[in-house]
Formats: sequence, C-alpha cells, structure tokens
Amino acid sequence: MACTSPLIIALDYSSLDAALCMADQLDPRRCRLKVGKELFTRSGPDVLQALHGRGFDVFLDLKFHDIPNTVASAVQAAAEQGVWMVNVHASGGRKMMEAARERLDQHDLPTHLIAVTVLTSMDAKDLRDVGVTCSLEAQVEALAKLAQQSGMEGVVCSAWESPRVRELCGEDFLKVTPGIRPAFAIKHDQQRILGPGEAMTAGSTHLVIGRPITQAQEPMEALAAIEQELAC
Ligand SMILES: O=C(O)c1cc(=O)[nH]c(=O)n1[C@@H]1O[C@H](COP(=O)(O)O)[C@@H](O)[C@H]1O
Repeated sequence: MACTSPLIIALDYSSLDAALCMADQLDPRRCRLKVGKELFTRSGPDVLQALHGRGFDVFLDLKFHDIPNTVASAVQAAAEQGVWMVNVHASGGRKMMEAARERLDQHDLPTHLIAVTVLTSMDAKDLRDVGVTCSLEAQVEALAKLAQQSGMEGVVCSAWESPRVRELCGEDFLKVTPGIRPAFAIKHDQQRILGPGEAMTAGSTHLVIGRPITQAQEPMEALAAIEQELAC
C-alpha cells in the first residue's frame, strides 16, 4: 500500500545495522525514510536494497552539486536503484538541474527530483559569509523559482519559507522541509525550525525529521506524538 504520510524519517546512523534496527520498528505505510551522506558512505547501496525490501519509499539525500554531466550521471545512478526521491543543490545552477532532469526523462526514470534552496542550518549571517547579499528569504525564493524553471518537482527549504514557495511555485510543487522540531525536542544545529503541525499549515508537503525521533529515549513514542500533532 502506498504511503500517504508526509513524514520522512532521516536515518542518520553510522551503521547499516543501526539504521535497520530503527527501520524494523517503523511501518512503510506510516512514513518514508531518508538515507543521507553518512549512512550511504558507510553502507553503500546495500542500505537501499534492504529498505526497499522492507517496503519503504527511500529519499536518497546526497545533495549533488557538481558539473552538469557528473550530477546527471549521479542522479541516474540513484534513480536506477529505485529510490523514490533524490536531491541536488539548486545553487549548482540551471544547466546542472536541467541536465539531471533530462537524464531522468531520457531513461523514463520516475524518481522525484528536487533541489535544496538554503540549508535549514543557515541564518542570514551564514549566507552573507558565503557572499550572498540579498535576504535569506529572497535567496530561497530565487532558488525555488530557478529550480521550478529547470524541471525540479520541488525544493528543500525550511517550513518558514513554505508559504512563499507555495505562492510562487504552486500547491503541487513539493516543499520538503527539514528543521522540524516538535515542542519536546531540542534545536541541535538547525536554525530555521518549526513544529510539525505548524509546518503543514504553512504549506509543507513533506516533513523531514531525524534526531527528535532517532535520538529520543523512546523513538516510537516520539513518532506517535508527532503523528498525533498532525492529526489535530
Ligand atoms: O536535504 C535535506 O534533507 C536537508 C536539507 C536542509 O536544508 N536541512 C537538513 O537538515 N536536511 C537534512 O534533514 C535532516 C534533519 O535531521 P534532524 O535535524 O536530526 O531532524 C538531516 O538528515 C539533514 O541532512
């Protein structure tokens, strides 16, 4: 049965065993899973096979950012392994994103392709440090528009920016929002945070949640509390 939940649980673990231990407590009808840089670098594609075998949709979050041909080939490689979603950095530019889009289309690969706007760990000062002189909001808006024009199906942004991205790019354009912090959780290294219910109200289509669940004393209770908040 297809997953209808907006929840994507970030399996940010240092071993395949630890990731599968968490996956085995989860239900693929109630959430999707995200595999990021640490886990993928340690386990390689085995983790994708193991999670697909358990019935999960997998978001492979490797945030590709390179020359167009390299990114297109990496996106193709991810999609050929059957992942549900893959991402690139929108700041890699129009040609990079278009090349990735074209490669998926050429090979009839249905994987969702989205682009990261401004990382949720960044604030206005961090952006200035890397030479961006416009406001953080304006940078997210510019990158979201560029991503849409370049064939992306959505963006990663913070839930604070979801209303503006919805206005600019429409309801159907995916707004995948990390930096989600339920009331019981701590902020960690995230800057632009919002609660799960608030994020959905703001127009997010998917919520990426890691440590508030994976580092909770009782991960299943933390997940249930989040689901409860979303049901209200
Ligand atoms: O692309 C992402 O998933 C991502 C983009 C972003 O801007 N911020 C962000 O936190 N993420 C990822 O989302 C997850 C958030 O995890 P927690 O902060 O533990 O909930 C991590 O796996 C990050 O790599």
